[in-house]
Amino acid sequence: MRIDVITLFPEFMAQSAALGVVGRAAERGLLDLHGWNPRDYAEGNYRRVDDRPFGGGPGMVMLIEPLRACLAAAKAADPAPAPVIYLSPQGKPLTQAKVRELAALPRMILLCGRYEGVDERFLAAEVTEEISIGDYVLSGGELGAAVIVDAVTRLQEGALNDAESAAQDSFEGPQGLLDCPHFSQPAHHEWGDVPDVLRSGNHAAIANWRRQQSLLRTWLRRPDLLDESALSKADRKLLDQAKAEHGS
Ligand SMILES: Nc1nonc1C(=O)NC1CCNCC1
Repeated sequence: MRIDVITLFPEFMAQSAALGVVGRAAERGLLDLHGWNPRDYAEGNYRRVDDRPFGGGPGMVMLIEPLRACLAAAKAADPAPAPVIYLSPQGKPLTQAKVRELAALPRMILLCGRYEGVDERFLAAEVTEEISIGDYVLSGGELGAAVIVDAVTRLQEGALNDAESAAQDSFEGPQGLLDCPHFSQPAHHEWGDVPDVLRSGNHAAIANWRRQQSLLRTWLRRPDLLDESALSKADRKLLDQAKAEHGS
């Protein structure tokens, strides 16, 4: 998958994508990441990319023309069609379902704003959709872009080995449940013992326990993610049993 990132700090994107799963995926050719700096397309001695907002008020606004020329160059770099995604608190919240949708694309272009934001006329003319990584304000869209790059890349075929499988991650699967608890060595510790079922070697019982824990954890922590009416009969039985044991 090719991802082009329009940002005043291309080095940030390169560094954030050089490590771990994403770095390995890039080495394997599963991710083709390119940074584009609007300042390289700004004219005049000062190569301005921002200016004061009309109407007054604090901060600066990113100018149309440097972004327009920068985006045109990014688009021209590859014939594959690509949505232009603007990272912004005004965007739709990023979900795993959206990540899966983006991960299936051949290419996307991520636009990272700085300052107070981007001239609305550029957004209206060039942006396909806006995505938010959460209801808080960052100093730039680059962290949001890095989140999307990471979440999308790990879903590329071959990016994860079996031990890192995305299949059991939180939000995976039709119900989008939270992940179950995980344990490793030692089996016995002053802070508690590993649940016996996980050491039983009974894979069916282990899978059952993990599913039940995911259902219970989702019900307790993120009931907004759980549509109990859509649960299978088996899942409903597991959840009811877990609620009873939990004293609810
Ligand atoms: N939350 C966010 N999800 O994506 N981007 C977000 C963000 O806070 N962007 C900043 C907003 C203020 N101007 C600089 C960029």
